[in-house]
Order: sequence, then C-alpha cells, then structure tokens
Amino acid sequence: MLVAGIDSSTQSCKVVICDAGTGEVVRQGRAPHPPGTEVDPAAWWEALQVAITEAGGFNDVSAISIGGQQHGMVVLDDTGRVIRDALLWNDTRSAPAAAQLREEYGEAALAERTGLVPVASFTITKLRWLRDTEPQHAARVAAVALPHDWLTWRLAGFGPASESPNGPDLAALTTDRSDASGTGYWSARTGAYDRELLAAALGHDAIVPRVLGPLELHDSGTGSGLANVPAGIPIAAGAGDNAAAALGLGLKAGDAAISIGTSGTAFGVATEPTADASGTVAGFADASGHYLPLVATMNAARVLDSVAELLGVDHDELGRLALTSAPGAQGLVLQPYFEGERTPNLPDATATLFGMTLASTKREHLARAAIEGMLCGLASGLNALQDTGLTPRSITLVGGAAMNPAIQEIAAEVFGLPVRVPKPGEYVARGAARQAASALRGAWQDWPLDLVRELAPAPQPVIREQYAARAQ
Ligand SMILES: Nc1ncnc2c1ncn2[C@@H]1O[C@H](COP(=O)(O)OP(=O)(O)O)[C@@H](O)[C@H]1O
Ligand SMILES: O=C(CO)[C@@H](O)[C@H](O)COP(=O)(O)O
Repeated sequence: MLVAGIDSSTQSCKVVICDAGTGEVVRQGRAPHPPGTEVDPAAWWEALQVAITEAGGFNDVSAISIGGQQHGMVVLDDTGRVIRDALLWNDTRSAPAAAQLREEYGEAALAERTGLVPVASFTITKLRWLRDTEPQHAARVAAVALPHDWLTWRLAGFGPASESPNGPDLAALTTDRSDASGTGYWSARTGAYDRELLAAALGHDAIVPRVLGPLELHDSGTGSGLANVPAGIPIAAGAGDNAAAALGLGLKAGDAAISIGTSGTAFGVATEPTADASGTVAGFADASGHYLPLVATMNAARVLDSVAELLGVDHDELGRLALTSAPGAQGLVLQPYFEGERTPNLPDATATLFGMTLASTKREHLARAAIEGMLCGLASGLNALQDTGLTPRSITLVGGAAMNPAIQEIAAEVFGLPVRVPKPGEYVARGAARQAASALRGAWQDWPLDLVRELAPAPQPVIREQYAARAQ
C-alpha cells in the first residue's frame, strides 16, 4: 500500500510517495514556488499539481497528507476566493502591528493565552496589518486559513464555484493542532481558538478551520477533479512543516531537531505546553498530541546561497572552502540578518561582517564565517529550548542545507551535542506521508530512520564567544 506526503514549503513543493508499512520512498516530485514574501496561493496549487505529476500521480495512492510552511495568511471571501496574495512567515511588514498587539495585551498575558508573543511572522499580526492597511480587504474576509489548510481544502474539491466541484463551503476548511498553534489565536494549552484575539486583530470574527485530531481524516476525500488524483482518497489532517519533520524523523518526547531551510528552526517534542514571555521560544503544539517548543530564525540556507553566489562557488565548494579555514574564521564574524531577524526580534536589521583585516578577508574565512554565524543563531535557539526544560541527548539535522558536510561538522563544533544526520531526504513530506499511513490504519506507524552520519560533539568555544562579543 502506498501513501503520499506533501511539503508545500517556502521555496518549493515536494511530493513523496512511500510504502505505508516501511516508509520507503518509491517515487517523488518537486516544483519551485515563486520568490518573495507575498505569494498568490494559486502558485502553490499549480506547483502541487506539477509535483504530483512528476511523482507519477496518485492513482495507486491510498491516503494523502499535506505539510506546509507555517503562519502564512490566506484570506478568503464568502465565495471561496483568495482576497489578496498571502503574506508569508518571513514577511516583516506586520512588525508594527505585532508591537501594537504586544502593547494592547501584554507579552506575558499573550504567551499564557496562546503560547506565543506576537512577532511579524505570526498570522495574527498579519490580520492586524490587513485591518489597518487594507480595510477594504479586511472587511471582505469570511475565513482565514494557513497554506496547508487551504491546499487540503482545494485537494478535497473545495474552492470558488467555477474552479471546484464541491464549491466554496468554508465550513469544510480544516487544520491540525501544530499549524493552528502558530496563528496567535489558538492555544496549545486549551486546544481552542481565542476568538476575542482573532476579532481584535482582524476587526471582526471569521471562520477558522476546524482543528482535526492527529489521526483524524478530513470528512471529504480527494475531490478536486485533477486528472492524476482519483476521487475519494482519504486526506489526513496535515501539519505545519516543522511538526511534520518531527513525524518524519520519528522524534519522541525529549528529542530535538534543527532544520536549515529558508528558515532555521530548533525544536523539540515536549509533553507539556510552554509559555515563554520573552518570545524566544514559540509554544507550538506538535502533530502527535504533544507540544513542539520551537525557536525560528529567518536567515538560514539563503545566507549560504548568497555567500556562495558572492564567492562564485556552488554549495559543495562553499563547504570545502569553509573547512580549509579554522574555527573562528580568523576573527571574521558574520551576523547574518540579511532579511531582518525574528529571533531576536529585529525585523529591520541588516547583516554585518565584523573583524575584517587583511589576514581575515579571504574567501575561505568568509565561507566559514557565514556557516558559523548562521549556526550561532540556531545554537542560541537550542539553549533557549534547553532553558524550557528540554534535555535532548542529540540533535538531528534536517533541511536543504543540512546535507552539506561542512555544515554538519561545524554544527558539531557549536551545538555541544552529538549531531545525527539522516539519509538525504524530504523529511517534512515523509512526516506527512507517515501521518497519512497512520490515520488510514488508525495507529501510528513506526518507520525506521536511516542515519548516514553521527558526529560527536567537537566544541570550539571561540566560535560562539566571538559571535556573542559582536552580535546584537
Ligand atoms: N548542499 C547544500 N549546502 C547548503 N545549502 C543547500 C544545499 N543544498 C540545498 N541547499 C539550500 O537549501 C535550501 C532549500 O532547503 P529546503 O529545506 O528545501 O527549504 P524550504 O523548506 O524552506 O523551502 C535552498 O536555499 C538551497 O539553496
Ligand atoms: O515560520 C516558521 C516556523 O515558525 C518556518 O519554519 C516556516 O514554517 C517555513 O519553513 P521552511 O519553508 O523554511 O522550511
């Protein structure tokens, strides 16, 4: 029996088709998403179709689940149409709206109420921005969804009447607890929406997706009429991408992972919800019924993309160059806030290169400084997770940049824990597929995880010391 998992992530859509019993990937496909932090959801729907086709279609698939980038604001009118382009998690225009919400309700009170202290990434701040900046759009909002909610709804055949066999039934929108917990108007602690906060942000109440349980299936199976997606395939609840990665890696309570994709995230599975009034740790729920405290940075894989491009090398060569430098990169420190930053909350920050001397201003030192600076932000995130009581024995590395051997080795120098590297793969999509298999069979399926590398901690304190001395 085969199941399909989808990762509709920031940069691309990935589809894996797996054996439901073993998790072995038998086919896969992918398609790019448009660049930018404001995207027409139609582009995700088109990319999904291309990726499904590249994966050979779903004719032989028994269940499907969608994981997706978290927090993106998808606003729908009462005809099921998307009102404006979605604002993504890495769009910082709602930073003033976030500050307003923090001022109105208080940081500690919001952390207690929703698990989150609002920053520009979270959906609630985007709704407040919409209310104040595009009131004509805010007034038309009948429902608010997240990327994976909206794609699930479309795959089930819902949407504007002219495009969807099942029409614009907004009550058929669903989500799961992991993605709901990233909105800022749902509480992982109570498992309920906070409608007062939703209305205070948007200016009025709206339909929000029904939160399915971890192994619950959508009431409708597939029904979109796509040529290579037969009608009636069961669709599972789906998840936010980090929670889906936790499923794909088989993380258990107490385990932690670090993902290096467009975002950098450090997260772990906890048995109790967290409420960090400093806002460093987001108190998310996971997709299994536990919790997923998480620290996210906005500057991760693309820092390396940018420095590799500057040096005129590919990722492999960037890694090789970095390893010819030495820990501390001869004093060169890159604070990599190219896109502003979320943790720490510095939405308008830019990147800075410190410590340039005639000796340090060399290609290999810049390559290493980029990797070290990017990993130092994640190491601080890991420490913040540990401060919440999480005591992981190792870190599992995932995401596009985690496949780079230099990043793996430098991670062992900065994280202070053993680093486990799984076989290259799409672990968000695999986690979604595992959820689909488990929901279909009514019990969690254990899929083995193949590791290709395990690195012992190789502490190089100079890296974090000199970063801390320079960084904001
Ligand atoms: N070997 C590598 N070394 C460093 N970065 C890499 C490597 N391979 C891919 N990447 C980067 O990883 C990113 C894509 O990772 P991915 O986890 O798929 O991102 P997302 O889920 O945010 O869309 C891209 O920025 C890509 O350039
Ligand atoms: O905002 C967060 C987590 O809070 C990000 O992790 C997004 O969920 C995007 O993930 P990638 O597409 O970078 O994997």
